[in-house]
Amino acid sequence: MPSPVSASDSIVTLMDVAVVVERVPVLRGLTLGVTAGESVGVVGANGSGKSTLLRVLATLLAPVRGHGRVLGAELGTDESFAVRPGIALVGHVPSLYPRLTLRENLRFLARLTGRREQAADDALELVGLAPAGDRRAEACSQGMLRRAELARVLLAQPRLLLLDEAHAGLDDGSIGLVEVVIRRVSERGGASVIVSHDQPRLRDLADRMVEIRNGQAVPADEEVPA
Ligand SMILES: Nc1ncnc2c1ncn2[C@@H]1O[C@H](COP(=O)(O)OP(=O)(O)OP(=O)(O)O)[C@@H](O)[C@H]1O
Repeated sequence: MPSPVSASDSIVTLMDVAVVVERVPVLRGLTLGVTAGESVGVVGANGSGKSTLLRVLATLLAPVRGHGRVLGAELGTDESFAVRPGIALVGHVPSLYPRLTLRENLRFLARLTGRREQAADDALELVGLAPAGDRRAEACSQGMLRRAELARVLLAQPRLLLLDEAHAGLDDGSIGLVEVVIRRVSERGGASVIVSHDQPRLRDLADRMVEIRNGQAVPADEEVPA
């Protein structure tokens, strides 16, 4: 039997949220709750609004209707600034400084977040990038950059992890890293929202699945065609 959920377990609460991008309504009355320890997989057709949802959860895009809270902060208010350090968005755009090496990037982040440099080196090691630590980010392959982003998440220890195209650019040997990172976030009382077009893998990773359809989130109990 699931344990009772208290208000403090709530990581995300979106109620009837509408979002407009460049004057086009993308999310139209979307309701979604995510609690501590959960990982939620998000599927939907191209252009349905999956990345838009992640940007809302990252507090980068405010709803025009409805209301929502992320890590306790009400969306669309200044409260968002305070919770952003607890949110990690791994999206289409790499967040690393191109001219810095992978190790310099990670160590810089460690310093910013009050962690020891050793924690940065450990994170690089865990994602298998220690041998490439002296390589500039701009000289890394897409898959390496993706692994470096996962190292960044391990280092940042977010309470809310947002993974867009979770499996993009990762070879079979690296896919397991995504699971490791998600598990770490859950174990620390956080939660993950994961977008992927690789539905079978996503179903293995996620505790439950939702589909974005007509701008709303509906349970995705059965596989939907890509
Ligand atoms: N910067 C933008 N300017 C104009 N329209 C945008 C912009 N970003 C997103 N959109 C539109 O918003 C809608 C939702 O886009 P979004 O990227 O959230 O979809 P998605 O479900 O993630 O798609 P995909 O599966 O193709 O990655 C699409 O119709 C897209 O064209």
